[in-house]
Amino acid sequence: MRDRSGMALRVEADRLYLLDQSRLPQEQRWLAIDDVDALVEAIHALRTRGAPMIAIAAALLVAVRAERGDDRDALAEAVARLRRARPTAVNLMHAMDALADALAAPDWRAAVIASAEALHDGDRALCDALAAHGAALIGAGERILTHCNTGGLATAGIGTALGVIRRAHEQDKGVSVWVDETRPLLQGARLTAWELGELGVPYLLITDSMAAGLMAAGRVDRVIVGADRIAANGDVANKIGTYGLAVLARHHGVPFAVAAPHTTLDPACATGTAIPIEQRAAAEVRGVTGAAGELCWAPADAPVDNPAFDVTPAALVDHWVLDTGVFDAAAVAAGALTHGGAGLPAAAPG
Ligand SMILES: CSC[C@H]1O[C@H](OP(=O)(O)O)[C@H](O)[C@@H]1O
Repeated sequence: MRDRSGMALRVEADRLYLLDQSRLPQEQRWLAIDDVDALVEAIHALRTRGAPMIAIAAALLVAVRAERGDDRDALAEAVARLRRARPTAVNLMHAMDALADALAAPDWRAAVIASAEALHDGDRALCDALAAHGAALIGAGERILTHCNTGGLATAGIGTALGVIRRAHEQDKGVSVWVDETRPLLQGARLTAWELGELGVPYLLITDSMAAGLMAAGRVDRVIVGADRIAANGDVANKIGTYGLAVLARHHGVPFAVAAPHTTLDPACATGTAIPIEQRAAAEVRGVTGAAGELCWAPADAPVDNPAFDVTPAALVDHWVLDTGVFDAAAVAAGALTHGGAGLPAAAPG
């Protein structure tokens, strides 16, 4: 298997390495991931995260195990376990289904490796394509608000929503970014702020609660977010807090876009009500584990509700920015995100 590298993932001499995103930005620690247990733990703990990234990491681990001689039954078990590692981002299920198909081939070992490599290489291309489509939407000097992290840490390429912003910046459109900190795990404050700083994109870090006042003051020109799963009717599951942004954006007349590769589309989900929402540990809400140790500020036994995602109805989305083009509400209502629709290539899984 060819060596490969990216911002948060490497394969060297048939060994998978992942950048531990739970330690960023204070510490850049690479983890050698040699088996399914290690990757499932890394996905659960969001050491590796982002809808495309967890799919690609899972696929490349199975390919590494195939390269190391695991038999077909062991690989099939690995695919099944990894498919269940997180319930909301559909990219993971699509990737594992593709590898399960490869395992059914006569030359299954080579087919698994080729399928995983194609997923990794393909995601880079999907990011570039959707960034080009999305950047065309962006006007000069726009102040763009984004949520969570959707850049090179969350994908194999330049990212989804953050890829659009990066491309607009590279086109000298003079954009600036409001970065939602994104409670409870602070993917925005820790990861998006770090990525934009590295790229030299002007940004201001804000608390999630500040978005409303900024839109009321007319200081937000557009909202662009990522997605973990997009239903056939255009409903979008994304990081918790996204739905609130969509309501605010619609109330204040701010265009709201979702950026995602077509591998995030799930035509098997008719609407967002069918999308499983991951529930996460109470401790994440009660306090933040910082580099200096536990900083818990809530009562240790405070009852908590901690859904990792919410669903934004299609009625609140103005643009779906995909690698296959930009689609508005009329196109989505006409079936653009379903099998055979303009947004979903015929060969795409799901
Ligand atoms: C391009 S990443 C899409 C999506 O994944 C993130 O979730 P998590 O950090 O829990 O993996 C977030 O919802 C992003 O918008």
